[in-house]
Amino acid sequence: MKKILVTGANGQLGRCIKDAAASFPDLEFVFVSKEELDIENSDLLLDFFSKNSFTHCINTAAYTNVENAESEPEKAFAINAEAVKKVAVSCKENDVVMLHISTDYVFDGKKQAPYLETDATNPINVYGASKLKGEQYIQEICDKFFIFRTSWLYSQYGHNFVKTILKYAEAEKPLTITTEQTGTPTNANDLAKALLQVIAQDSTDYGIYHYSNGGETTWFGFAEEILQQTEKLKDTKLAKTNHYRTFAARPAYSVLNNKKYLIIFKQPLIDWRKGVQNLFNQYL
Ligand SMILES: NC(=O)C1=CN([C@@H]2O[C@H](COP(=O)(O)OP(=O)(O)OC[C@H]3O[C@@H](n4cnc5c(N)ncnc54)[C@H](OP(=O)(O)O)[C@@H]3O)[C@@H](O)[C@H]2O)C=CC1
Ligand SMILES: Cc1cn([C@H]2C[C@H](O)[C@@H](COP(=O)(O)OP(=O)(O)O[C@H]3O[C@@H](C)C(=O)[C@@H](O)[C@H]3O)O2)c(=O)[nH]c1=O
Repeated sequence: MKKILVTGANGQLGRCIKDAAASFPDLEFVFVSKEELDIENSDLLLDFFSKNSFTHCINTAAYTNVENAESEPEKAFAINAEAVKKVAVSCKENDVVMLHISTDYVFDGKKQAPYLETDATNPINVYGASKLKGEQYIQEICDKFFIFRTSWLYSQYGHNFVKTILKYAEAEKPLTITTEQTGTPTNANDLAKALLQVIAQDSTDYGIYHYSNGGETTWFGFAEEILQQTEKLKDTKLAKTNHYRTFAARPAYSVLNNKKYLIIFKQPLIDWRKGVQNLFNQYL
């Protein structure tokens, strides 16, 4: 029986994994929130791992506020790099397979074709740099790891772009959304199922993988699709901008090439528009 520890379980992806777990009755799960297991605390981590015999750990715990990371880099690095190192050490010492989530923001966005796992990284904001450092620690420490880089996650849970757009639209605020970045919105429920599928398949094809929904769009295109999904918000004023001011720089192009994932795991990928439609049909 595989026994899986899921950290950061009250976050967006953690909660999607909890929902997806119902479709994997052969897998046993232990879900821990930040309050139950703070991954910055190595004593707690080592104690927790030694008292349980996990086969896998999915680390969804992270610092994900891209804007605030610019003014509190210590906190971003403490969670996304140093704490990830502690989880990696616990996995290594207990022979646990580590599954970790990283981001399209490890790239600088200067490429004009979908990024491969082998492309050079060069983060342009603090969040991306902290996530890259976390990736590097895992590769140094663990032999048995999967790092899934994904992009533009949204779901029925937590803070995400879909929630932001709906909140503004419901408050009848006009929306001005940028066309400066191109990427791929990814339904976190799809990522959750993909991660559990990798475990269920008993895969030992360890390494870095790119995983997103299919296709590409801008944040403006994403907002348009979100509003099209709700009849009552169809009159929301939505305008384009090519200069939306933010604290953090974001990669102009961060589409991920998913071919490696498709070849190795042979699981279907759905188009990003279908991912948005599924969210509204199934959860909202
Ligand atoms: N959201 C996105 O668009 C994308 C996310 N990713 C990556 O996917 C993963 C999941 O993201 P997502 O679920 O959206 O993020 P969330 O911010 O929704 O969830 C992260 C969770 O981790 C918790 N956490 C923070 N610090 C600690 C800690 N020290 N110990 C334990 N738990 C902690 C947070 O708690 P609290 O909120 O109380 O601090 C939160 O519940 C992350 O690794 C993220 O970098 C990658 C690409 C896109
Ligand atoms: C709220 C708002 C944002 N924007 C812009 C700002 C930014 O360029 C873009 C997206 O803004 P957000 O802050 O919602 O998204 P952001 O926090 O950049 O999302 C990122 O989160 C991290 C965790 C990741 O790993 C990435 O893959 C990505 O999903 O939209 C507008 O143009 N208009 C608006 O009204």
